[in-house]
Amino acid sequence: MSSAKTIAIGSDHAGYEYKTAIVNLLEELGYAVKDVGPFNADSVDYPDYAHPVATAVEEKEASLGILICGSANGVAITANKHQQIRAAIAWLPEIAALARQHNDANILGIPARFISLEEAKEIVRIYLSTDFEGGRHANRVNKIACSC
Ligand SMILES: O=C(CO)[C@H](O)[C@H](O)[C@H](O)COP(=O)(O)O
Repeated sequence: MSSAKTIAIGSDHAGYEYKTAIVNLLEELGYAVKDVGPFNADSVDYPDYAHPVATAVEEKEASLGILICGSANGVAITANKHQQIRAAIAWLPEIAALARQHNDANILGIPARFISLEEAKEIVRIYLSTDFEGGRHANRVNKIACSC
């Protein structure tokens, strides 16, 4: 299976219901999906799912990742520990578009407790259909990585 159209996805219990719906949306849109879990709504720890999604993107098993928790803060903080990951939280379609256009964000964080499922699905559609603009933004993105 090509990784070019594979999306890695994970959540915690707060994002589980949205993850299930977004997996269905991704499949309807023709993407292959690497779902790292969880697979029920029991309480879990978001790093246990955010790290595998970040690793799948870093190792190019997936071209992009989606992580969902209550606020998206926990999954984004975790994913951004990975050197090659730029995880951005989006609560509006415009923020999702900018995350791709300006930041080349390779993981989208969705705050399930603060937006509706329909809003989340629209954010996913926009995120996946928007390209990085490069140019001046490439210079800035290249300066994000540090050895500090
Ligand atoms: O990571 C988070 C906060 O930074 C997420 O919002 C979690 O989903 C949240 O912390 C889960 O909280 P809960 O009270 O254990 O449901």
